Amino acid sequence: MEQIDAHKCFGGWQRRYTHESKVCDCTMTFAVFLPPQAEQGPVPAVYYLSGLTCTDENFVNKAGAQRVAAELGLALIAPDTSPRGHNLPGEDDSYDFGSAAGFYVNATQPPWAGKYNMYDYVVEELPALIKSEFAATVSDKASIMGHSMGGHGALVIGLRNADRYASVSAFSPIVAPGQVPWGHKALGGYLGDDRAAWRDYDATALVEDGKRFPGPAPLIDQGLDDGFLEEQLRPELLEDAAKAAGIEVSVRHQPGYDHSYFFIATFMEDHLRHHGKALLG
Ligand SMILES: N[C@@H](CCC(=O)N[C@@H](CSC=O)C(=O)NCC(=O)O)C(=O)O
Repeated sequence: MEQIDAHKCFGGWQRRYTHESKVCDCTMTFAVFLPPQAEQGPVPAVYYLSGLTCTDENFVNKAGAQRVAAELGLALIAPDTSPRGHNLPGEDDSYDFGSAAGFYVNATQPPWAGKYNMYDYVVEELPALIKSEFAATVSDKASIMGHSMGGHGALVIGLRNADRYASVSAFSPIVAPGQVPWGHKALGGYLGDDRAAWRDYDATALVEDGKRFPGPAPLIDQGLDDGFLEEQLRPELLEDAAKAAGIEVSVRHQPGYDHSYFFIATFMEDHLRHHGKALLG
C-alpha cells in the first residue's frame, strides 16, 4: 500500500492510497479520513460508495462529510467505483458501464469476470486491508452508505451482510436495478442474461427474497427534482417491497433537490449521525 496524498482536515487527516488488488487484478485507489479521535485508539468506519462517473475523490472533495465525522469520531472510507486500466473492449465507451461503473457486483461474464469484482473488493478485500494496515486507528465496526449506483451498492451489501454492518443509508439509490435501464445494461453485461442471477444484486429483490437490513431502518434521501428519479431510481419499488415484507425503510422525499453533490452535502450530516448512533451508541 502506498500513500499518495494527505491533508490535515478538521483536526484529523484526509489521506489517499493505492494498492495492488487481487480480486480486481489491478492497482486500486481509495481514500480514508481519520478523525482526531483515531490518535487515541481505533474508531469505527463508515464506508461510502460513489456513483457512476466517480472516483474516490468526488465524495472526499464535494460531500462535506469530514466536519461531522471529526465531531463524532468516525473514519470515512471511500473506494473507487471500478477496476481501472484493464483496457478491456468497451471498457471506456460509456459512462454507465465499465470504468467508473463497476456496479458493486462480481462479474461472471467475459471479459469482465476475474477483474470486475467490486462486490468482493468492498466486502472482503478492502476491509481486510484496513484491518491489517489501520489496526491502530480503525476498528472492525462498520456501517455503509452510498449515492446512486453506490446507494444500490450500499443497500445490497448491507442486506447480504447484515452481520458486518451496524447501519445502512443511501442518497438517491438505484433500488431495483433489475427493473431500470442502468441496471439492465450493467447486470446484463457483467452477469449475463439469466435474470435469476441479478436478484443477488437488487435491493428490492433481496427484500422480496427475505433479506433484512442490519440495525435501524435504513435512511434514504431522495431529491424530488432529480432528473434520474422516474426512469432509473424508482424508490417506490423498494418502499412497496418493504411494506409487503413488513419492514421499515425510512425514505425522505426532499422537494427541490436534484441528483448532485449539493443535495448530498445538504443531508450528509443526518446520515453520519444515523451511522454514529448505530456505531457509537
Ligand atoms: N450522464 C451524466 C451522469 C453522471 C452522474 O450524474 N453521475 C453521478 C452519479 S449517477 C449514478 O450513479 C455523480 O455522482 N457524478 C459525479 C459528481 O461529482 O457529481 C454525466 O456524465 O454527467
